Amino acid sequence: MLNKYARAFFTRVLTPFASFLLRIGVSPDMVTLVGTAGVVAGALVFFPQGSFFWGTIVITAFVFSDLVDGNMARQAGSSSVWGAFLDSTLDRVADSAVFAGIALWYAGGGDNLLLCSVALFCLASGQVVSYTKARAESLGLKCDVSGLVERAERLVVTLVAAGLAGLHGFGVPYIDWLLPIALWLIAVGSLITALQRILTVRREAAEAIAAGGGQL
Ligand SMILES: CCCCCCCC/C=C\CCCCCCCC(=O)OC[C@H](COP(=O)(O)O[C@@H]1[C@H](O)[C@H](OP(=O)(O)O)[C@@H](O)[C@H](O)[C@H]1O)OC(=O)CCCCCCC/C=C\CCCCCCCC
Ligand SMILES: Nc1ccn([C@@H]2O[C@H](COP(=O)(O)O)[C@@H](O)[C@H]2O)c(=O)n1
Ligand SMILES: [Mg+2]
Ligand SMILES: [Mg+2]
Repeated sequence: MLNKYARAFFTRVLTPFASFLLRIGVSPDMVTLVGTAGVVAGALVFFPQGSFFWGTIVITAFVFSDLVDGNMARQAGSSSVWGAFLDSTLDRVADSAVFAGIALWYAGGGDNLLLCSVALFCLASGQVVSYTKARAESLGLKCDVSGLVERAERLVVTLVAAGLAGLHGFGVPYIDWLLPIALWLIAVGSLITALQRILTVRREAAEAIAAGGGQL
């Protein structure tokens, strides 16, 4: 949903910044790499210590690079299969780091094995959700369904909840509950999304066979 409706808005807002980076000689690949490194560092340095406010600030500062790199490539007319591969592959790295950082907190100082397991489930199910589409596309199918919880929803819900939960460390009472609630929502939503995508691909594969294709 966010991918469909918010992308156009962020493209307009980020286009001047993307043009500026191109003018000073920065390449889309550099933005992809630095953005991912920033998200990974923010998630794996701050979250395992329970520093959710500062971790979210650092991650948010870098995560928008994922919208800037493609914008730059399109403006420069340099969109490429390599760029698409690099972008998607490093998205998986960044997503893993966010949920691994949360899982490490609950495995250590947060001392809650159930929430550690839910965070690990979010990590794994998010990867499966993305894989279903990538594998379907590699087989010539479209996986033509948005799904309940795509990457943008996973990131926005998790980061808003983590950032607000981090305010508990500044004395705001009860707000730390937002993170467990968000993790449960993402876990259930990702499971539903994976099922939506699998059923869609099953239907598309059956249609391809009925049309005389769909064999390997
Ligand atoms: C006092 C409070 C402290 C709070 C501190 C700060 C809070 C900050 C909160 C949130 C910031 C969240 C920002 C999240 C931005 C996410 C942007 C992003 O990277 O989106 C990526 C997404 C997809 O990009 P791609 O096409 O490159 O990726 C594809 C995708 O990954 C596919 O995976 P799948 O979806 O299938 O799982 C892959 O299949 C494919 O390979 C891959 O290429 O881009 C978009 O979707 C574009 C839309 C982005 C919309 C961002 C909306 C941000 C909205 C609000 C943020 C502000 C909230 C403020 C909260 C304040 C709280 C107090
Ligand atoms: N280093 C890069 C990154 C991206 N691309 C191209 O942009 C598309 C992704 O666009 P986003 O708005 O989602 O970032 C991607 O499929 C590539 O075509 C690129 O060329 N180089
Ligand atoms: Mg991108
Ligand atoms: Mg991306």
